Amino acid sequence: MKICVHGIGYIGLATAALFANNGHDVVGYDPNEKLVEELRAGNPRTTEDDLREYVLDALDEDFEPSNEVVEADCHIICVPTPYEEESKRADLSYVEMAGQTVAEHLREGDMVILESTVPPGTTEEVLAPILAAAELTPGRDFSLSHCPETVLPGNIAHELVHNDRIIGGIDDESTDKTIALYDPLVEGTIHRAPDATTAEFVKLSQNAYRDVNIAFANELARVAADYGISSRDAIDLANVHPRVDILNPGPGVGGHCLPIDPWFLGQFSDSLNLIESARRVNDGMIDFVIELLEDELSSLENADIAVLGVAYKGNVDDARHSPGLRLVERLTTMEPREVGAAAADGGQTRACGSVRVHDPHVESDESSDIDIVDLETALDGADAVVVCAGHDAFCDINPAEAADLMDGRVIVDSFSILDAVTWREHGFDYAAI
Ligand SMILES: NC(=O)C1=CN([C@@H]2O[C@H](COP(=O)(O)OP(=O)(O)OC[C@H]3O[C@@H](n4cnc5c(N)ncnc54)[C@H](O)[C@@H]3O)[C@@H](O)[C@H]2O)C=CC1
Ligand SMILES: CC(=O)N[C@@H]1[C@@H](OP(=O)(O)OP(=O)(O)OC[C@H]2O[C@@H](n3ccc(=O)[nH]c3=O)[C@H](O)[C@@H]2O)O[C@H](C(=O)O)[C@@H](O)[C@@H]1O
Repeated sequence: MKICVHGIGYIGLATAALFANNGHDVVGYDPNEKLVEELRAGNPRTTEDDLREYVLDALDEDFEPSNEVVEADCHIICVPTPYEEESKRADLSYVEMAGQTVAEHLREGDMVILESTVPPGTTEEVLAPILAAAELTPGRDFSLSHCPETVLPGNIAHELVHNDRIIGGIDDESTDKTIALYDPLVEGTIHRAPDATTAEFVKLSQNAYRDVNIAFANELARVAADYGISSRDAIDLANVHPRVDILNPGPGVGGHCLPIDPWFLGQFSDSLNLIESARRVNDGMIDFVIELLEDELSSLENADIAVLGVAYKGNVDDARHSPGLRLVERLTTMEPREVGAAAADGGQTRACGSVRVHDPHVESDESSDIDIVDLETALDGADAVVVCAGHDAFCDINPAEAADLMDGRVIVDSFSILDAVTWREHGFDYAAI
């Protein structure tokens, strides 16, 4: 089948490769000329080795990256769906633009599949009317379905094939055709949703579920600190119960999915309550990190802080909406507290001296003000270190070498990944979440 994938970023690239590696003739359309050029030169933008191999195999088959859209039997839309920070609403402009492009190339009998994560109702109420501009009737003249993507970044090549999938079309025939397309490609089970809106709702519910469960662990971490006990020890022991499985606390939830998708559920509903509170709990964990720092340093004023890790989670290079970036922003923009408030809590102010950032996976880029430096530069003269991403590489940092470089001896390990005993043996005040 001739397939045109619209948007060959992280998800679209893997999806295009999935179809090309299974005998389909695939054009990957993306308006980003540099991205297409790099792919054509055999240089996929990924740090995941198995995804790289998978894409290179596809390029040897029938996968053609392109800046031009083509007519195809099937159009799969994998464009971004960011959210507007202020309103917490989905920015559907990319989906709308992709819909307009598809409409210009749509023929009777074609299939259209939306993979992007969207608020419930988007396929039927936003995309279908745009496609109808082709003077074809959705359902009768072409099929239209939502097939949400659930791969875990870092493990995409495996999960792309092995995860179960939920597919919901705007009518039964659309669902049938979409299931028939994916079924031979995936090892996971394909589940039929009653309609496209349910499929959209299910995808968002899965991410909101994880966000709420992480918030529960994070709240426990703060409560445990009030009792002077380790939340990790308590959670490990709680999890011995056969029906308890608490997740890991940390500095908050990052990435461009978990902090965003719960809000999409509330786009056309006023009933978010627990889900909204969970968002606040998770975002508030950076305040807890700062409290831990303040407890260890007598004052943050003029303190030089090294932040290790601005990726949104361990061993990935993606820094979008990361706790590390939130921490850097807070530390660099905090104003000294009002004189009265400072006096009330012992005279401390919260302005800090300097913040230096190191992340072995993330590169400095022009779009952010953050300069990523090497480890030695970050630690040199620092009063305190905060580990804010669970990268394996941080476990190899030698505490003796860190102590030689630093002025102070404070470390806040927000993922509890370091060996506390060894760091304490080297004179560090070690605090963890
Ligand atoms: N990255 C992830 O882990 C997951 C992402 N998703 C969802 O998949 C969708 C895509 O996400 P990513 O691949 O991560 O985004 P991305 O930003 O990596 O890639 C999106 C691509 O779409 C291209 N694009 C923008 N406008 C376009 C248009 N009008 N036509 C064609 N291409 C266009 C961009 O140039 C970019 O290359 C989003 O809705 C996201 O929420 C779902 C599951 C996992
Ligand atoms: C329900 C679910 O597991 N969704 C996945 C999620 O991918 P993502 O990489 O965002 O998830 P993640 O590994 O839970 O990480 C998200 C954030 O949560 C934090 N995190 C995670 C687990 C935990 O116990 N504690 C914790 O603090 C991570 O450090 C990170 O900041 O969102 C993806 C998406 O929708 O883009 C989705 O495809 C993935 O399957």
